[in-house]
Amino acid sequence: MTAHLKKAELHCHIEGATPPELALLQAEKYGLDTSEIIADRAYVWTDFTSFVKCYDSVASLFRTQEDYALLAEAYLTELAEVGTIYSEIIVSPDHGNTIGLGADAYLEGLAAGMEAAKAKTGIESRMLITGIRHLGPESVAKTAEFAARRDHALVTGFNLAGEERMHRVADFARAFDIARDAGLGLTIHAGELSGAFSVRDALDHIRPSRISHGVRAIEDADLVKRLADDGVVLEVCPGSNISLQVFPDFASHPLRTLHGAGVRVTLNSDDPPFFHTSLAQEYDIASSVMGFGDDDINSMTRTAIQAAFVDESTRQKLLALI
Ligand SMILES: Nc1ncnc2[nH]cnc12
Ligand SMILES: [Zn+2]
Repeated sequence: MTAHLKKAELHCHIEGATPPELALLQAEKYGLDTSEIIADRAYVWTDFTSFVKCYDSVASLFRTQEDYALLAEAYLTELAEVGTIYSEIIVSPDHGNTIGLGADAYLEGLAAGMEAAKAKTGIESRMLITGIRHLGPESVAKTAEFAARRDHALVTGFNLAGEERMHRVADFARAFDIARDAGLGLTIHAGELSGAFSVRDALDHIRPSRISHGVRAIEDADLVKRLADDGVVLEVCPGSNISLQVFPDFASHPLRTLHGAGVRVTLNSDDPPFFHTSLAQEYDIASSVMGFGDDDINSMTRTAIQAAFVDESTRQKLLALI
C-alpha cells in the first residue's frame, strides 16, 4: 500500500477526471441524455476513437465558469485527501470555445476551483494548455497563441494531446515555438498510440523537457538511452496504457525497464475514471504489482516535482514535503 506516501502528478486531463456521478449530475442540470456515454455508472468506449468521442461528450456537460470551478475543486480535493501535494492539470480552451463559454472564462473557472482547493487543503496545482492534434496544426498554433497571451499565473505549460496517428510532429513545431518563446514549459503526447519514431520526432522537432507517455520508446534501445542521457522526464500513465491496450497487461508494461535503464519516470492518472483508475491506484500498482519499493516511488515523486512547471521557490517548498 502507498497511502502513507506523498504523491504528485504531471498529467491529468481535467475533463477526463470527471467522475461518472458528476457527469450524471451535470446532465440532469442541463436536461441532457447520457445513455450513449454512461452505462452502469461507467463511461462507454471501446477504442481511442470512441474514447475521444465519449470524452468530448463529457466535456460538453460543463457549460459555465462555476461548472469548471466545481470540477477542478472536486478533483484536486480528492487528490489532496490521498496525500497529493502537487498536480498539473491539462486544460483545453478549445472545449470552452466549443461550448460557447469562451477560453478566458473557461480558464477563470478552473483557476477559481484550483484556488479553492488550495485554500482548503494546501494542494498546489498548475494548468497546461493543450492543443488538440486531430484539429490540425493551424488550430494548435492558435491555441498556442492564446496560451502565449495568457494572463493567468497558474498557466505554466503547453501540451499537445489527441490523435497521435494524425499529422507529423514537425507540423506542430511552430505552435511549440510560440509557447516556448512565451516562457511556457513544454511537453507533448508521444509514444502512446504511435511508436518510438513519434518520441524521436518529438525530441528532434520540439525539444521538450518532458514527454506525455513516451512509453513506446521501449521499442528502440538507442532512443531509451537518449532519453536517459538527456534526462527527459516521462509522464507515465500505466493504467491508461493497459485500458487503451497500448500494452496487454501490467506484467508487460515497460515502466520497470525504463526505470532500470535510468530514464526519469513519474506516475500519472491521465483520465482516471475513464480508465478505472486514480493517482492513488497508480501508486499502489507501482508498489504491489510492479514491485517498486517506497524509496523508488518517492524518487519518482521527487522527479515529478523537479520537472514540474513551477517557480523555484514553490519547487523547493514542495521538495521539502516529500
Ligand atoms: N490518453 C490520451 N492520449 C491522447 N489524448 C488524450 N486526451 C485525453 N486523454 C488522452
Ligand atoms: Zn494524456
